[in-house]
This record gives sequence, C-alpha cells and structure tokens, in this order.
Amino acid sequence: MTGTPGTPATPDLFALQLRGVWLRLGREVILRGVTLDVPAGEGVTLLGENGAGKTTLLRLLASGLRPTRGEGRVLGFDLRDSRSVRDNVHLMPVDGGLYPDLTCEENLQFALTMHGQPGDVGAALRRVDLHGAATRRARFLSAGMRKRLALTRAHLLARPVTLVDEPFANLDDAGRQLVLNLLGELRAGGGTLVVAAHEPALARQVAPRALRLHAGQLTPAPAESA
Ligand SMILES: Nc1ncnc2c1ncn2[C@@H]1O[C@H](COP(=O)(O)OP(=O)(O)OP(=O)(O)O)[C@@H](O)[C@H]1O
Repeated sequence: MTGTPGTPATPDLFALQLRGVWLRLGREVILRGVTLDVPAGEGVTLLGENGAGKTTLLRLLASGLRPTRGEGRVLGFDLRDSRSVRDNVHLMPVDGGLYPDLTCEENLQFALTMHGQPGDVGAALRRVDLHGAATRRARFLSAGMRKRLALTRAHLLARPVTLVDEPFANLDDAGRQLVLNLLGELRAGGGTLVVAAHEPALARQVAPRALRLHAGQLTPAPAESA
C-alpha cells in the first residue's frame, strides 16, 4: 500500500483497507494489529462490548485519529491524507455531531454547502418527521430527534463511505425503521456502510457482514451473534 497524497492507489477496488493497525490512546492500547478489507458497496456491522473500541475504529477510518502503527486506505487514499479521506467519508458520531446553535434546516444546509452539494433540505426534514422543528436549534431537540436529524444529514450527503455509530440508540420503532430505510437506500445507491451497533439483528439488515472487536482485534462474528 504505497502512493502519494491525493492519489488513490487502488481506486474502486476496496473502500476500506487496514493493515496491521495498532492504536494507543493515552496509556491504553485500543487496537492491536487490525487488518480489514471492505469492498466498495459492502455493508459491515461492527459489534463489540462497551469500550471495545468501535467508536475509535470509526474515527480512525474517518481520518480523525492516526494509527500508532500500521497503515490504511479509504477508496485508495492513504489515511494520512485527511483531506481526501474526509471528502469521501461521512462519520455520524454517536451524539450526532450536530451544530447545537444551528437550527435543523441550517445544520443540513451547512453540511450541503461544505460539500458543494445541492439537496432538498425541506424534503429531508419531512422524511424524518422533523419539518415541524425545522427552525428549532439542535440543542433544543430530544435525543431521538437529534438522531433523526443526524441520519437524514448522512442520507442527504450520501458520501461514498458512510460510518454510523449507534444509529438505533434513542429511537422509537418508527425511528428504527427510518434508520433501516435511509441506510438501506445509501447501500442501494452503491455506498459503502459501516454500522457500529449493539443491535446486530437490526444492523445486519442493512450491513450483513458482521465483525466483532474484542481485545483490540477484529474477527468475523457468527451469524446469530449478539
Ligand atoms: N480520548 C481518549 N483518550 C483515552 N482513552 C480513550 C479516549 N477515547 C476513548 N478511549 C478509550 O478507548 C476505549 C474504547 O472506547 P470506544 O468509545 O472506542 O469504545 P466503543 O466500543 O465504541 O464503546 P461503546 O459500545 O460503549 O460505545 C475505552 O476504553 C475508552 O475509555
């Protein structure tokens, strides 16, 4: 895995590749030699107990954390090429990663503007039943409403790679079905998806290949795995 920044080495082949990645945060070693190949368009469910390192791995794949050792590529771009990686990846963090002082519609419009993308903000808010809260600041939304807003932002942006952390948390039944619909549409459009979740049966409906992170290592999870 070699190449210069800004130049994809293996375009279209693999969306995500890690080779022997170790990651230390403070005194703790979180990842211990993680190797991963995710073909473009695949959906991966990331399982693991609390504190296993799922969020950390997603942040690393979004170029928000650097490997202590080892290397990785996103759509052929070296993980150290943060700009190229961030152009192609959207990470939905567990808290939604919204701007608390922007309204719902401003949060969506800002995301579109940052990526130079067109998009129908009103339709996106209607889709997740937030049209009545369009002018409400994100800080005044409930946890479930924040999750809906963050999800519709990920769907609207439809980056080649979408990483979502705990998409089902805080949602009612209708909200969980919305997650499945929105993430399913991202996959259907050819997007690569990684879902970190504690609800394997739900997550696997849109991201069938399940991997488990345990003791810093990534292994295939059996079909019935919880
Ligand atoms: N900034 C940080 N500095 C030091 N340690 C950290 C930092 N962020 C996370 N950790 C540690 O990394 C480990 C993995 O955390 P992480 O949030 O990635 O786990 P997780 O699998 O997403 O857990 P959960 O299922 O509870 O969300 C934990 O032991 C956590 O305390």
